[in-house]
Amino acid sequence: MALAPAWKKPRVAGPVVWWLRNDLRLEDNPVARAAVAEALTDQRPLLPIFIFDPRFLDRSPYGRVTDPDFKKSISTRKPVDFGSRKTNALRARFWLQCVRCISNALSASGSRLLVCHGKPEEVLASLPTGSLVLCQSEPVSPEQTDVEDGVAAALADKHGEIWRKWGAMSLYHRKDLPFRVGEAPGNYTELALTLGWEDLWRSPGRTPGATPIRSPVAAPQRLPQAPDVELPGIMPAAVLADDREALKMLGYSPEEVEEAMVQKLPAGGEVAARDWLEKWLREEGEPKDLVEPVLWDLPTGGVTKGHDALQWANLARPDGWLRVSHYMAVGCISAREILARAEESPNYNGVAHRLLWRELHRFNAIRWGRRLFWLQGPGRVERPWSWDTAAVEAWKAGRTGVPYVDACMRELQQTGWLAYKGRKTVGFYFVFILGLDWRIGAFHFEEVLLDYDVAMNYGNWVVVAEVDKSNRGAHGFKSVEDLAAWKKEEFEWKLSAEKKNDAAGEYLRRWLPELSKVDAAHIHEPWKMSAELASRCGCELGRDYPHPLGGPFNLREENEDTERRMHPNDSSGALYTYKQFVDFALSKGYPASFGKKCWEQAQLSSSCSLQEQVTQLQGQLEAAEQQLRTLRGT
Ligand SMILES: Cc1cc2nc3c(=O)[nH]c(=O)nc-3n(C[C@H](O)[C@H](O)[C@H](O)COP(=O)(O)OP(=O)(O)OC[C@H]3O[C@@H](n4cnc5c(N)ncnc54)[C@H](O)[C@@H]3O)c2cc1C
Repeated sequence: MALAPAWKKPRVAGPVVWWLRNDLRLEDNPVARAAVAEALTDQRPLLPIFIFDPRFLDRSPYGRVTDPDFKKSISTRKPVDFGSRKTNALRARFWLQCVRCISNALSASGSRLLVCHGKPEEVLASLPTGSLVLCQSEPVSPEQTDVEDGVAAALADKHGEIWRKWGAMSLYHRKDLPFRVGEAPGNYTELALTLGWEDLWRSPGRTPGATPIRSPVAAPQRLPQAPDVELPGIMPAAVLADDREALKMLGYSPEEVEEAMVQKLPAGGEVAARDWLEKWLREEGEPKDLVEPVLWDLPTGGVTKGHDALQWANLARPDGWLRVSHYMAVGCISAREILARAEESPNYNGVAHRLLWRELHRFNAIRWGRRLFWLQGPGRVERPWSWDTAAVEAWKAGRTGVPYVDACMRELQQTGWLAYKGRKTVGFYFVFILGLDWRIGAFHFEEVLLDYDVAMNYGNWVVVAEVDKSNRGAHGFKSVEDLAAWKKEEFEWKLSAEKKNDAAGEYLRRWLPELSKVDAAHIHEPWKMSAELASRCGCELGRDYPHPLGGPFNLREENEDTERRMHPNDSSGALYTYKQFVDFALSKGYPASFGKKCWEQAQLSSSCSLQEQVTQLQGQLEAAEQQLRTLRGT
């Protein structure tokens, strides 16, 4: 261990404390390195601490949503009952596993992790006088920065200090950015261009002056010994080693614990995260033949040779792609390590593309602050909303009567995971077809998602709910019913895309046993079954499976993919499919029904010009015949 010169006295007396949060790793952890360096330089002991904060586990009214005095709110903001837990027992179990892994890694490096249960500002207030706490700041989450403020105040009372570090939760370091961190471009393409990506929709090329992405930093090799410190809420080693006991101590009921214990969980920890990434890089080394991409609600990236160059097809895959989000959420692996490792991979473009979406959501969350959690969203969109608790419960339980939605919600409930397209579709249904307050949907996701991350979850929800920007489509509605009628066709379009994707209904059968005997022709639309057929396959609506809430829905079957028409707003003469008409309307912020109207108009205008052509041809024919008669002299 390098010793500081004898004449250099430590500035303060207490230990250096590395307060671990969602950075549960040693590799590429600038906070860990800074804490170790500080301790070594000033010859102070280093104490690594992790704290389970009850406010982030239970149904507490704490934080952004209630803001009880509405000090930071707009006047029309509506309070909402926090019916969900902030973290369900399954995710708490995953956190426990990851905490145990970093604890073992610290022990192997000569240190020791102290794990506590309590409010950080109370736990850390009991540190010795003059302690220096280093932590990764979480600027995307106002409730986490509130906690940091609380800790700073508690430490100041005892001549202590907190150093909030940027860390490596983001791809970019704030000091390298060409803009102030709260003023980042709010649009993906603009952000990518500003950071020097030439055209991230299509290629991973970067301009010579592109904003640098720092290389991952190595783990500190040897850590100073941890001092013995008595703090409130210490979790005894024996409790921490046992999931059941630890969950109980964290406040989960015996039922919640037992439910979480039988659910499958990916292996936690830094090593598992890195192994997973390496396996993925090996297996995805060669681009495979991908399924035909479904671009119905995704930005178009251009489809080449049967598969999408940007791997959008994977976004539409029911099993996800990298499947690393849960590791990133707890910080078992950093985004920049993933990017650096993928550099040689044929999928580099896809990885960079997605990680930049993550970056965009992080910047947005910082820019929006508490506005991200308003019912009206950062776009301050005023709309009618519903708080129908029966509909909320049906949605959560996967009992809406819409098979695709129900399958997704049950997968989410049972595994803590759902593919991107599933998250988007169930969110769309929740917000537009059921008209429900989007925050209740987001709270539920917050409770059950294994990869829950405040910026990614709320950021995606405000986009799905169309409250992220003031100029999004859903304005001027007097009732949720009007809104649902307006959006119904768009929803039917999404369900139709799913039907095409999974014609046999395999995904639905996997999660909805009550539909297992329904034939492929009806599994996506059981409401179309005759009473006799429904009874034969043991799936009577209203008895075995619910009638569709907000439905029935009419899924498209026609040959929209092959028939092409000229778009009334395009004078180039190019021909487009029905789907392209709808996609175009949606991309311009219009509803799908506008695309349909244009499609019908296009048919009218082409039939009209056909009529004109026929008349013209008849005239020409008559003129030619007249000429012929003249020539023959008759
Ligand atoms: C309503 C809704 C809520 C969501 N909540 C979360 C959440 O709490 N935590 C979370 O990590 N992701 C969230 N996402 C984004 C996305 O669904 C997941 O990141 C993705 O499904 C994770 O699977 P993967 O690792 O296989 O993703 P891949 O497709 O392999 O992408 C790789 C990584 O890129 C990032 N990424 C990809 N798509 C997005 C996106 N749309 N927004 C932000 N980052 C993205 C993620 O970090 C992801 O792990 C949400 C999406 C929606 C529509």
